[in-house]
Amino acid sequence: MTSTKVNVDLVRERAKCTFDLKELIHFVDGGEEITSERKAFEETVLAIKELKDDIPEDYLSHKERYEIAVRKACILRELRLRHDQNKPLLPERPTYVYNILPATIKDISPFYLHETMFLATIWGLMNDEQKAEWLSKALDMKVIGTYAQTELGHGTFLRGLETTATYDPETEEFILNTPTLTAYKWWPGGLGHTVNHCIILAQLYTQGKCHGIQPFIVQIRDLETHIPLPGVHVGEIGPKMGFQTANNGFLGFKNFRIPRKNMLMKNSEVKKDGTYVSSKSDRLTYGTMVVVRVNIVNDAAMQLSAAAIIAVRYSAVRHQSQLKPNEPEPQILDYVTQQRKLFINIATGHAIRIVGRWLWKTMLGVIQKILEGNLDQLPELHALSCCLKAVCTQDCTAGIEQCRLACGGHGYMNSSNLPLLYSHTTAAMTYEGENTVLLLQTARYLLKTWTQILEGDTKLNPTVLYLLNFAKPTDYRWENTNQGIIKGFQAVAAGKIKTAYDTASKHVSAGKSQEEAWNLASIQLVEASEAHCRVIICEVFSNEIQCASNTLSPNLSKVLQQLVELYLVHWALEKKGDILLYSTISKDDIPALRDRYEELLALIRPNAVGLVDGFDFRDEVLNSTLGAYDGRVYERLMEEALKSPLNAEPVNSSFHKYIKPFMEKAKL
Ligand SMILES: CCCCCCCCCCCCCCCCCC(=O)SCCNC(=O)CCNC(=O)[C@H](O)C(C)(C)COP(=O)(O)OP(=O)(O)OC[C@H]1O[C@@H](n2cnc3c(N)ncnc32)[C@H](O)[C@@H]1OP(=O)(O)O
Ligand SMILES: Cc1cc2nc3c(=O)[nH]c(=O)nc-3n(C[C@H](O)[C@H](O)[C@H](O)COP(=O)(O)OP(=O)(O)OC[C@H]3O[C@@H](n4cnc5c(N)ncnc54)[C@H](O)[C@@H]3O)c2cc1C
Repeated sequence: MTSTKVNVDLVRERAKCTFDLKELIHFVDGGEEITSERKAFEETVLAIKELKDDIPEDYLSHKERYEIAVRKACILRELRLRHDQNKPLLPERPTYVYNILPATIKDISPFYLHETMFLATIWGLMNDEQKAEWLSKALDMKVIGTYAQTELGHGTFLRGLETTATYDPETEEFILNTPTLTAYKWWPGGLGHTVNHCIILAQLYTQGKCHGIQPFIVQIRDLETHIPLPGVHVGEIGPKMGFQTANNGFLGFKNFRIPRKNMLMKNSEVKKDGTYVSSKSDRLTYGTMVVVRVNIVNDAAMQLSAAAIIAVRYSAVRHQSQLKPNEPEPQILDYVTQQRKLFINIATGHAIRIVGRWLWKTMLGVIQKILEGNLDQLPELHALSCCLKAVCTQDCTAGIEQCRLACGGHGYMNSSNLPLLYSHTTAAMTYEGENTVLLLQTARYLLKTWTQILEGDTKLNPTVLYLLNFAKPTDYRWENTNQGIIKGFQAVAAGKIKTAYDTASKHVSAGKSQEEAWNLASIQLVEASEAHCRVIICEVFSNEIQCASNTLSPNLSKVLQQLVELYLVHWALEKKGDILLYSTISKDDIPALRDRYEELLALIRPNAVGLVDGFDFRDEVLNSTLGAYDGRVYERLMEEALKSPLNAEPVNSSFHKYIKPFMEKAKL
């Protein structure tokens, strides 16, 4: 970061910043100590020369990319083992160690599923005896695993999974089978050629009865030779939109036997004689997914923040067109339409990170209660994690695309890193529960809550308590303030929940079954769920910044408050139709909102570069020609272009082979 080499526009922008950058960085990390720890970890990782590349991945084959990713994943895993020694598996806050992946593996680690879902399932769904056998082996990579749930025919509808595990009391074994093509496991990360074990979700059959899906730990490859075991058909599913190095795989079984003790028995059990003992709640089998959904909210925030840094720095460096005749071309960051595209994504990066940490903390509290045998808060956590995973990945994906568009043609270059970031967040809209399906899960909870309210029950869970205020006519008045806007969103959510409830009830009254009525009302249900989620994001973001302001300096606090207000006003304008329909706002209030929005853009403009610097992503992590700290955009674009293998020779052989003969033929 030598200032002499930094682009002059960026130097000027940084000089304008009104707050202390270090203070913002510590705030983003969650404290000065965490910043130092993170930076030390980054230094250690980035000093390893075996993690650096000469050739950009884009020019490598699928196989080469995978092999390099595995080599790097081994180095990173070893580092992580040292770094995380004595740290709990579920730390107090989401870990920053994955943020280094874009600087090293670039795409997804083939060990990602091992480090997340495999370990989390062992931790969460094995009984103590099983944990003693498996957890340290998995942590030390003596066994490497993945989470194999999805099948070719079913990802969403878990009750429809077809893989079977049939208990044989004679040998005290389960026999695994893949009865149809659609029963093949399909998608699990690392499954193709990396892992030797899997958590398999299969329909449990014992004593002639099916007991629904249960998790099993299954060895699929020999630990010495890595050859698939007899009865196992495993491979990789091929190239995708992104995730090229994730090694997603397929897997089928033919009469494959595993010992009884390989069923994960923390919740349900199969006794030696085949007797099935059911769990307190069959939903506990889905526990790993809840943890991972919560984590995805945090990943999405990081990815959007990266995109915002790239697009804002580029917009400070890029000059185009004319604002005033006979004046130099302005920075594109000075166009108000550009500010509209970018500043909301800075605000959203903060909002989602903050909500993600709040959700993480909430989840740890619920897990603690579950460990004590109290499942009361699980439905609320499930409803929250579903809608937040869906809305946050949706907003971040849209935000990254907006950042890409804000970079014009250069945003379309892979070297900008925006396409890769997009490919990751858009995948997150599908994996770990397809977003529409998850929104419908939350809607199910909201409709139950609404029924409770109609029945006069006022004992609601904290995140839906606001609905009570809107169940009867109220005297609330719209106000163009943060709290007023949040109340407006609450009115929208309550109004949409009521409308969806009434629609479903109307269909039932007309003779439809509950299920048909649900499907007929499902567009409204999804919208109600999104509106409820917006209330949660707005409330948590606003409250947490308000609380933090007590300890932050006035300058930083002021800028963060501006971001909160921008977020609220942006969404009020985006959803003005809904607000006009469901709250007490009048159309005469809208121009004031619009004026305030434009004022906020102008207020944030001088701090735009400072704000994205505050996310504190190293150049290696951003991995972008457009977003580097020094703003040498054009030099980097040219340097990267020159790495194309096509530029290694002045004339490509295809000219002599095809073009020249073709031209000659055309002459005749
Ligand atoms: C620069 C930045 C750098 C950042 C670096 C970042 C690096 C990023 C790396 C990314 C790597 C990504 C790895 C990818 C991992 C993907 C792994 C997967 O997809 S794995 C595969 C993931 N696959 C999926 O996610 C599958 C999605 N499907 C499902 O989860 C379920 O089948 C279902 C929920 C849709 C329905 O299930 P069904 O059995 O039909 O249930 P019903 O509907 O009939 O509801 C019955 C009752 O149960 C209740 N309940 C339900 N669930 C839960 C729960 N979890 N808990 C509690 N309760 C739950 C429900 O509320 C209801 O309650 P009530 O009303 O009766 O009281
Ligand atoms: C990059 C990536 C990594 C993955 N990694 C893993 C992994 O490691 N392990 C693993 O087990 N799986 C993994 N998956 C699979 C993933 O979890 C599933 O793809 C996901 O759960 C969606 O299921 P599906 O593909 O069956 O979609 P579908 O359910 O077939 O969805 C298709 C459409 O149908 C709609 N739909 C389906 N059901 C309903 C309904 N009830 N109501 C309304 N609409 C509905 C959906 O909204 C969607 O529009 C991964 C997927 C991806 C893309």
